[in-house]
Amino acid sequence: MNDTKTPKIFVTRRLPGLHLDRLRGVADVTVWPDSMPPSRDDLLAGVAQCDGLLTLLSDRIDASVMDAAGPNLKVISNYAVGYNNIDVAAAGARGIRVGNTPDVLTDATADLAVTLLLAAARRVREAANQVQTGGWKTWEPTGLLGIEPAGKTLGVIGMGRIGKAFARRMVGGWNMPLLYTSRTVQDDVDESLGGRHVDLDELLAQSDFISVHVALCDATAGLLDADAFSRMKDGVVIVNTARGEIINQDALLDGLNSQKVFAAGLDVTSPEPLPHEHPLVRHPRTIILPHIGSATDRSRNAMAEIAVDNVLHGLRGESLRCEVNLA
Ligand SMILES: NC(=O)c1ccc[n+]([C@@H]2O[C@H](COP(=O)([O-])OP(=O)(O)OC[C@H]3O[C@@H](n4cnc5c(N)ncnc54)[C@H](O)[C@@H]3O)[C@@H](O)[C@H]2O)c1
Ligand SMILES: O=C(O)[C@H](O)CO
Repeated sequence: MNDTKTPKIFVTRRLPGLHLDRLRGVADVTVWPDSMPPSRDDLLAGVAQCDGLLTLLSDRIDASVMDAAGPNLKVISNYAVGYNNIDVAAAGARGIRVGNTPDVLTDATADLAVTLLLAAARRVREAANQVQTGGWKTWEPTGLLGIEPAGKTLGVIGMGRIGKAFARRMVGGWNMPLLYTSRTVQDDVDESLGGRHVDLDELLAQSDFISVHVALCDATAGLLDADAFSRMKDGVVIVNTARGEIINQDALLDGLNSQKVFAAGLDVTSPEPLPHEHPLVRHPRTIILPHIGSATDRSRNAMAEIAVDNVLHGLRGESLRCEVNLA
């Protein structure tokens, strides 16, 4: 920060902890005060003449936002590990560094994927609804029968940090044979978890449980479409904690209605929030959460620490603590 001018930072939401105070020490910081995201106009106005932005996954940060910020913009720090909301190519072309918050939310998100898998397989939502609505009449030998994961085949799409943490939990806890897709073979997964790197076709055809952990990008948007569902085993359980756009939701709904899909547990949807009258929300065999994968005190605080460090590094013209594009 050799510039004599005090740098200007726009933060699109209040963050947990005191980390933003470290920014206030060196910059003129504006924090969007509402719990709802800034409108597009408010975002464009808020970023004007900024040196740094600290953004959320619900903020679309494209070339027009970068241009509205102007030539001083050096760093965009996303308060998330996923950065599909940011046009990284446009940032790179402008010499703007982009940061994210990996690792510190891996355990929390993997835990939630396990929670969703078990809740979907054991029809927890239907069962709890029955109690809440007075539908519970008696103990029934054939009531609310679910599926046990032990020994069934697990298919993990995207063997990155969270995919691995999830696979470790499921293979360790439920002794599930593991298939996975990934851009590269993961030797540690093959060796320690007995995983097998397969193509998507084989994973779809062989898996009893499929969990999505791949990043959202052009290549993965709509990856699980109607054709993919038609190639799955009957009675498959689907879990998604990555991004809603990776699953074609009409195809998932058709799969649930035809009982091709036994149940689905989703932490992410498209759009977010998914309207509460949406047929997927209403379907008895879905359990849909409001994107809470990283929602633990520990994770969200650690994410704030990294996101603020990323801004500070970017303002100094240094590589970020966690950088997703190399400027
Ligand atoms: N539900 C939540 O609250 C929550 C929390 C954290 C992360 N997430 C999502 O989970 C995703 C994974 O997080 P992570 O920390 O494991 O990331 P990661 O980078 O470690 O893993 C992402 C995986 O996607 C693969 N991938 C990326 N681009 C690809 C492409 N074009 N084609 C095929 N594979 C591709 C990578 O090779 C990697 O295996 C994030 O991108 C984010 O969208 C959601
Ligand atoms: O990408 C992420 O980090 C999640 O979606 C929110 O923590």
